[in-house]
Amino acid sequence: MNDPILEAKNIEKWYGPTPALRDMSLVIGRGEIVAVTGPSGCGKSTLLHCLSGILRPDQGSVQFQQRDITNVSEATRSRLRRTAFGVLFQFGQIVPELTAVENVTLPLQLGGSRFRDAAVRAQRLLDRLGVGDLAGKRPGEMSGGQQQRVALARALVTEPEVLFADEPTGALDSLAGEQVMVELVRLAGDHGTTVLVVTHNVQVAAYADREITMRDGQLETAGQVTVAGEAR
Ligand SMILES: Nc1ncnc2c1ncn2[C@@H]1O[C@H](COP(=O)(O)OP(=O)(O)OP(=O)(O)O)[C@@H](O)[C@H]1O
Repeated sequence: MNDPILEAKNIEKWYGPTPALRDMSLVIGRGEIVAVTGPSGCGKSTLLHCLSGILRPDQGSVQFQQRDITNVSEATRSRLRRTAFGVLFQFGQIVPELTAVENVTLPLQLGGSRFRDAAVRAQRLLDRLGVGDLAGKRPGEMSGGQQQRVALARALVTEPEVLFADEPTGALDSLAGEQVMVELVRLAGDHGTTVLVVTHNVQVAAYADREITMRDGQLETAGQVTVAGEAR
């Protein structure tokens, strides 16, 4: 495996009396594309939220680039999420009142970029994703697949180290979903971005270098580790 970029060590997460993660350990190599699969309720989203610093595990630790991110301040975690991590969800994350280009510039502007500079980068990425001509349109004027490409552009515009994707094609038909995955894998490969994708969909999991299956808050299998890039 390439050098580890993310590591969960014996993490546990409970929601009241319900265990969502139980003594879960996992290492993800830099540049790997890892799919997390398993039945509904097995803890996939909770794992993604703990690894991305959205949730703090009740026990155990998460390391990003060999640095503990579990016991750091909320401000540090939130800066990390803004600069080093990108997130892509099933739907609903792009702002309906804003145009595509405005949506994509948001993370850059939060990081202090001027709109004009951010818009140049956003437009370039929208062009690469085949939706450059929709830059001035609002989400309501786009198909689901086009909206998800805009969301993907927004997740990647800061060139994050890790992209966390939770059912990124779950709201799309299979053709549109496949197109989004092709673009996601292509852009991640170009930038060496590590990807963790939670999915129920075997076709989506097939894009990964490695598939991890969970059951009852624990790892069921951890598939063969491949050197990033070889399996794509
Ligand atoms: N906010 C919450 N409050 C209470 N229980 C929760 C909460 N979020 C998740 N759970 C419970 O924790 C367990 C793991 O949930 P999680 O959403 O991580 O699973 P999942 O594998 O992602 O499920 P799905 O595939 O259905 O999205 C489940 O039993 C779920 O009901």
